[in-house]
Amino acid sequence: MTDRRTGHVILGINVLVLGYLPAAWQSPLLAKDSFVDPAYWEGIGRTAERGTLDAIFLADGPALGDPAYDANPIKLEPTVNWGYVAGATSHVGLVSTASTTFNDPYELAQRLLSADVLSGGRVGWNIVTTRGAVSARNFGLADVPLRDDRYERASEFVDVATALWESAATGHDIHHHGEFFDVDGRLRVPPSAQGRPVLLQAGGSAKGRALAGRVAEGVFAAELTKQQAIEHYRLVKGYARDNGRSPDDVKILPGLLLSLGSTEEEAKRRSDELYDAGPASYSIGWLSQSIGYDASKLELDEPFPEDVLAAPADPQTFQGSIGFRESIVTQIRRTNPTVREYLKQTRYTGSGHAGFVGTPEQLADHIEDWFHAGAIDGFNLQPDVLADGLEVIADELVPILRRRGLYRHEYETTTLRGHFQAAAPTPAW
Ligand SMILES: Cc1cc2nc3c(=O)[nH]c(=O)nc-3n(C[C@H](O)[C@H](O)[C@H](O)COP(=O)(O)O)c2cc1C
Repeated sequence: MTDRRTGHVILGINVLVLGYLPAAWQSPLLAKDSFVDPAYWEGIGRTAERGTLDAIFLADGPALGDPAYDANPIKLEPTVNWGYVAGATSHVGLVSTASTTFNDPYELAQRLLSADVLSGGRVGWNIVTTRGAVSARNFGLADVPLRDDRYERASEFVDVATALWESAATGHDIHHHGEFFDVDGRLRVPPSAQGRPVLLQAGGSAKGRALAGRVAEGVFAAELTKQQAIEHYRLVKGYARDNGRSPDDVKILPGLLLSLGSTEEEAKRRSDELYDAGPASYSIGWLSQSIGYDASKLELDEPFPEDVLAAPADPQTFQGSIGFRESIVTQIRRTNPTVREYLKQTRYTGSGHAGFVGTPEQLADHIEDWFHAGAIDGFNLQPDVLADGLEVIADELVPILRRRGLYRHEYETTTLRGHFQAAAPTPAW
């Protein structure tokens, strides 16, 4: 896509509690228990609205995170978290991640639609199938089901939830009898101002992308290079078209890890200080979990062995995200660094998600470049530390994008579906 696109980029904030780096809690701007302080979450909502941002987003998994690679191992449940913030805000979208493997469609459909009603139509659901045995053990299983089985269940789960939301509008019972679920009845919750929650999806394997093309109105992706992102963009938009949808019905929003400063040097210094203040083993832990190999056993001054980069022996049982793994392996194969070089460079280039270290003006250039290249519809921005990182986005990045005609000056709609310019639910409710 070379012609200058019209319209705005979409900007979400993946609020990884205090920030995407494990040292975020050390910020002098934060109290140690900020993440359980309602005022902290109200502040995030209000700052996001000051920047007229489209949505604030919470990644999640139904288990205690592993601090070896999870910067925020303890966190609140997203739908409750955003339910509180809804009362302190009026426009910003509120996206919760919820698993189709470890939930029930009737319960989740009524919980999300209830939150959607009370928020005035601002709820989004980030659909995931959940990775890793640690979650499975909280639900009486030794491991997560095989990847394809998880996606078969996810596909039926979404259909049941959507049918239940539709029953809220039509007043007619549904009679679903499928492989995973049987439901005879209808929701007792009325439709929301946007009809039903907006559907997002995160999971970059083939079945994840196929699900996104069929049902998602937003895709949280992991794309490290512009070329990878352009290919992913075209693929998922094509899947939407194959499912009789308009390609514009699904918005592609890769994650972007951020360290911002008033100069590039200041931004790099900030990133280095935060990485150096965190556990030295964190980058290795994240890499190990993402590629499914204990990277601490690798020779630091050697390139990655081919058998480590090769596709997982059994993608069905691979514990991580295929989407993240493919993104990382493609990144490694591009420059073939030693392990030590990779770990150092990913402070600035990202790992799994792309990284950006620079000034707000340079970030606006990056966003503008990827938007006009047809690589994105927007980004799910992930500040290193929310407390000040989100303010720079709202008060410095957004004004630059506005001056370039790439972002709204004020909210034109009050619902998440409106911000995304997503189609009304079908049939018309
Ligand atoms: C960008 C991105 C974000 C993700 N966020 C989550 C998340 O918040 N919670 C979760 O359980 N899985 C998350 N995943 C992983 C998948 O959604 C899911 O767990 C699935 O089993 C593996 O995805 P895959 O299709 O990439 O293999 C994410 C994956 C990607 C690519």
